Amino acid sequence: MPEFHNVRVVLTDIEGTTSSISFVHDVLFPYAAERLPAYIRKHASEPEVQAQLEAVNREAKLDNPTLDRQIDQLLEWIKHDVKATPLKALQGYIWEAGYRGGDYQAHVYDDVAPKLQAWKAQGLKLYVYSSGSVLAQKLFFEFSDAGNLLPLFEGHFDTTVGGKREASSYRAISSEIGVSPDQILFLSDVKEELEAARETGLQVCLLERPGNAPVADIDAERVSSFDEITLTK
Ligand SMILES: CSCCC(=O)C(=O)COP(=O)(O)O
Ligand SMILES: [Mg+2]
Repeated sequence: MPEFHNVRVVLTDIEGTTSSISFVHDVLFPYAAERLPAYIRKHASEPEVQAQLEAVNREAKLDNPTLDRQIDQLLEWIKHDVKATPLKALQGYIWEAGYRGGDYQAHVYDDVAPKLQAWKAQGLKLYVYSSGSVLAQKLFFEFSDAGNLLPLFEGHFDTTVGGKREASSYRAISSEIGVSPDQILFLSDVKEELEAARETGLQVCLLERPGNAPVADIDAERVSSFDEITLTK
């Protein structure tokens, strides 16, 4: 059972860490893909949506963009699970109706809520860092199948701070939170994310949940449940 010392902040990933990859891929992504064309056509002139469509043009280098071309690009990104920031923002807007209308609740593994509550009661600060937009993260934890977990978190980071495989993102997060990197424990299912975090000096732990891609060679602690993680002074 891995022990981590002098941790003041737990920074957690979502998909493959607190929650199953299948919920995201089999429920959320199809929901967004089905509704995205009509959503974009209806809301394209609204400033937040317009800003995201301009970001799509930049990121995909679309020279003469049309709504059809932008929609095709977004659907292509969903199909290939590209963590493009404008797609993630638009998905958040679309998922909101699904959560609020009761179409689904976000999956959270059984060990997650009790452990997060215990860590918070111990005085730890809890943050999320996910490729999902901050809005999508907040909806995810507010409408989870373990109840409203949103009040547990002090804050949220998405890819507007930088990509999850870049060491500079973890430096930015550490400085924004205001604790030194070695006092942050980052939990994720992705080797490259953990390596980037460790390069910055964070403590890291790999989650091996059912359905996650196996990680063969990583020099890091690995657990299959938050219950296996011990934090000591
Ligand atoms: C929290 S929104 C749904 C998840 C999502 O869109 C995503 O890309 C998750 O990526 P993660 O960084 O949490 O593995
Ligand atoms: Mg993940």
